[in-house]
Amino acid sequence: MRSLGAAPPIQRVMVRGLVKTFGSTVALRGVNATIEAARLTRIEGANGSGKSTLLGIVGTVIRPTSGAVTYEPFGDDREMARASIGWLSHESLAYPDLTGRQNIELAARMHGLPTQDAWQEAEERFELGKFALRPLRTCSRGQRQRLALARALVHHPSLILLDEPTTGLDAASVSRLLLLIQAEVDRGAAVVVVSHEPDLFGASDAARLVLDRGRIVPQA
Ligand SMILES: Nc1ncnc2c1ncn2[C@@H]1O[C@H](COP(=O)(O)OP(=O)(O)OP(=O)(O)O)[C@@H](O)[C@H]1O
Repeated sequence: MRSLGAAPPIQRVMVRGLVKTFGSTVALRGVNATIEAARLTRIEGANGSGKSTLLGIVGTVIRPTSGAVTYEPFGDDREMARASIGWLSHESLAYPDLTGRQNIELAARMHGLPTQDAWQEAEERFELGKFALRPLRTCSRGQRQRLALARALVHHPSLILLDEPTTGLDAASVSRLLLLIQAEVDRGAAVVVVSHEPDLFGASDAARLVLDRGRIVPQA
């Protein structure tokens, strides 16, 4: 089985009193939550309830207005945490003129990993076909999503944050994604998924964070 990355794995993420405002819009109004390793956590809620903002703050790409996120064992060291985070969002930071393979190799290089090995593993694991050898801008949405996932996991992150990961995927690719998420949870990763599809994970024992207008709704 693949191991977690070289850094010590993130064991737990503690979110305390998070507030985020964008001008006069209050996106998060004092969110407390705990995200555990070896577990799937789902973030649910209506459009505009703050899901992506919460994911972005946990992913260290958005700074909170107030409140704190701590990453055991790194504490509040966002740089250390960042190296252990795999991130998939609407605005995946990929280079459209590079091929999928080049994007994956670039991500591997940024994490100090051998590019050839990283590519081979990604090609096999995500069944990347010839489309991965074309410029990204010529790939379909689903193909780009598969490449973005492969890139997000290239460094075996211990905290995996997926914002609407099924976007553009066909049924076979969704099934593969669900198996992959389970495999990542089994190897000890904390996997957090924002999804609008309530039945996506069936009767799984995932933790649920339900947001309503920037607040967590207590679960029974
Ligand atoms: N960069 C930004 N600038 C201004 N307002 C923002 C910004 N990002 C988010 N918001 C606002 O913050 C609120 C929460 O947005 P967020 O994207 O977190 O919600 P969401 O639950 O992910 O929504 P959706 O389901 O539509 O993706 C919304 O009112 C949104 O308009």
